[in-house]
Amino acid sequence: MMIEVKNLVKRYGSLVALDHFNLEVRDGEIFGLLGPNGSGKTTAINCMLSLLKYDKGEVSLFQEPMSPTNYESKRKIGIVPQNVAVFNELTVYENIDYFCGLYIPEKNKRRPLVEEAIEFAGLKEYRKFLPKKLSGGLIRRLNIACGIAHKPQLIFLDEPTVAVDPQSRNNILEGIKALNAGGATIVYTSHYMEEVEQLCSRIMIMDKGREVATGTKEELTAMINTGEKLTVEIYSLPLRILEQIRSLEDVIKAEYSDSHLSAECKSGGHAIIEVLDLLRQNNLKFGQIYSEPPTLNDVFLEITGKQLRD
Ligand SMILES: Nc1ncnc2c1ncn2[C@@H]1O[C@H](COP(=O)(O)OP(=O)(O)OP(=O)(O)O)[C@@H](O)[C@H]1O
Repeated sequence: MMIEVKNLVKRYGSLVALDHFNLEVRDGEIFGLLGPNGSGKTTAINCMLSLLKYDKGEVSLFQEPMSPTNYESKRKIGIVPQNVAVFNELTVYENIDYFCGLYIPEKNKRRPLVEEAIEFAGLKEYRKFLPKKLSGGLIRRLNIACGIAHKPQLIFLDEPTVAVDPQSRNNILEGIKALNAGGATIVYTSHYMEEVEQLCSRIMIMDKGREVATGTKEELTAMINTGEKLTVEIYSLPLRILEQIRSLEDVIKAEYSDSHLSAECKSGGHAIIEVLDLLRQNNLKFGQIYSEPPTLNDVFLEITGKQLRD
């Protein structure tokens, strides 16, 4: 196991930011921590890295207890913090060289690594730029390059795509996949459900400093009653038929508006066939049919009663 966290408790005064938090991350995975703002993601990462003192619990990284003085483990870790941490008076090259130098003192060993990080983050044309000349997306990419230049085996990325343009976002997500393909284990926090779904092999949904559920996307969506969402384009739907649809065994909820019937279906049922059969039996003509699988937001909503998004 790359990371093992047991019963972590972290309080800020009377606020319990981590409430007996447990986590296991396996070697080689891209693990996503997904939760709304304030759910404890950053606190969890900072405790795992011994950057924050915690009140209770155990953290082991690389199968060894983690502590503020475990420099051997620290050398194998890369951190991309949520708040951009670069020096305004240093150029792109100098910034990456500085952070890489915290792990690799020999300048000649560093040079090819810094070059590789610049290439990797798509910052070649900007190597001599000061951060203030870079767009928000490019600064984020610089922040990442600073965190990964020393080729860490375990990389923590805390919301690396907040407020970046779509091009940089894609660059960042593709870059993370490439780091993982190169052998690094990744812990990725985000409150963007789609990103986590797209990127992560396993996901923990967090709320209020606790684990809500953990698994692959498929395992998580299979934990809830909500199945797919069905939408049928239909120009007229008598209320009587809508009521019959609502009372179908595999339909949880159904609404009709703007010439569209939307139905939430139970997972594992046959709602689509039942709904379409009913429409046909009543000679109701319909157009396009869409079916969307449940999302991680549906998982969060069903378990906590709240939307993942604020
Ligand atoms: N230094 C601090 N002092 C007091 N309370 C804090 C401190 N840092 C975080 N908190 C509180 O702890 C809780 C968890 O915060 P944390 O930043 O870990 O959440 P998060 O999931 O990372 O959210 P975000 O995405 O907004 O950073 C929140 O209620 C937050 O207000």
